[in-house]
Amino acid sequence: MEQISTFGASRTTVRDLQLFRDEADPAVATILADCAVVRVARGERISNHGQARVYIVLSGLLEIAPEADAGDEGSTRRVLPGESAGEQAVLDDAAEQAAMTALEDSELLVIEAAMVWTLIERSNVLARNLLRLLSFRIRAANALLRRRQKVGEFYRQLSLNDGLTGLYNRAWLNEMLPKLVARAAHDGRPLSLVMIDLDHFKRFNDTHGHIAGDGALAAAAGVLRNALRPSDFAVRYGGEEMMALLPDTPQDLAVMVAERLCKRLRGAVVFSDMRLALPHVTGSFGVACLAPGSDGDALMAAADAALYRAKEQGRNRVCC
Ligand SMILES: Nc1nc2c(ncn2[C@@H]2O[C@H](COP(=O)(O)OP(=O)(O)OP(=O)(O)O)[C@@H](O)[C@H]2O)c(=O)[nH]1
Repeated sequence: MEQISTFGASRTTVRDLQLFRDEADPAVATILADCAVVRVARGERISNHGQARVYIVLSGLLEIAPEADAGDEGSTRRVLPGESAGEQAVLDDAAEQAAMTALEDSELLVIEAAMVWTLIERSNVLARNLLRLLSFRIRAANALLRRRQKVGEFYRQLSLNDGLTGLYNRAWLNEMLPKLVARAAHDGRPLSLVMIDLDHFKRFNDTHGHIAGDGALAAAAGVLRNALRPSDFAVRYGGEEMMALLPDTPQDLAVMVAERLCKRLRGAVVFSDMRLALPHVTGSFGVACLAPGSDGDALMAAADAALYRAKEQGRNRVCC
């Protein structure tokens, strides 16, 4: 980066500079006239040697990339002729963290921090343009942040759902079961759990193939989704193991819900568009209700024991 002239000797006028748009005061041009104009070669990194400065591109193109170790994950910005960089560092007197590189052979007007303040005191137009610019950048940064939060939330949701059935998955269960248990205990409200295991599912897979098996799982998940209240939760927590978590539901009511699920599963059509209809799948259901003072593991163990009894007693039924 070498000084080639001053702004007074360059062909660019004050009105060509975005920061000075609408500036009519000739005194501002006089102040700027002594500021250095430097040349930077394509690919050259612009070093400010720890000094806060405003750079205005007179010709060429700059790229500003946030430094990796600055904790700033903002996106890369390009600075075109007439546009500026480095204002914020001058205003808050902080060393510029962003890395500036010339994408083309460029000429830059350099305004040292002290001179920027002199100009701000002289020119209301500059002060207004600076405020506008910073407000625009804050809005853009906020919009970027909101977009990132949305994307983050999207992926979080994705990581808590099972891809095949769309039900919540085991990660969701691990996170939410303790919370549901704590809330039930705190409110003194019942919390019931229905554990569901499809019957002879290995045989179903072996006979009709894995893809038909996947269809049966999706059909069973559909039964759960359609039969439960919006306040209930349906989870696929293992291969062909699902569960329904029923807040505010005592055991006798949970048994009725499980009976309804068992009946609907029996009647669910796995593949409606196949000429040779596949046999319906059935499931075994174990129901348990949170005992006073116990935890999620104990609730799961009780429902699992009830499910085992349902299998023992011939499957396609509900036990508690
Ligand atoms: N198609 C399909 N099958 C799965 C999936 N996850 C687990 N399975 C199958 O589910 C079957 C479970 O078999 P088992 O645990 O032996 O139980 P079962 O045959 O249902 O017998 P019971 O539970 O005693 O009635 C296995 O064959 C697994 O391969 C899946 O995502 N898709």
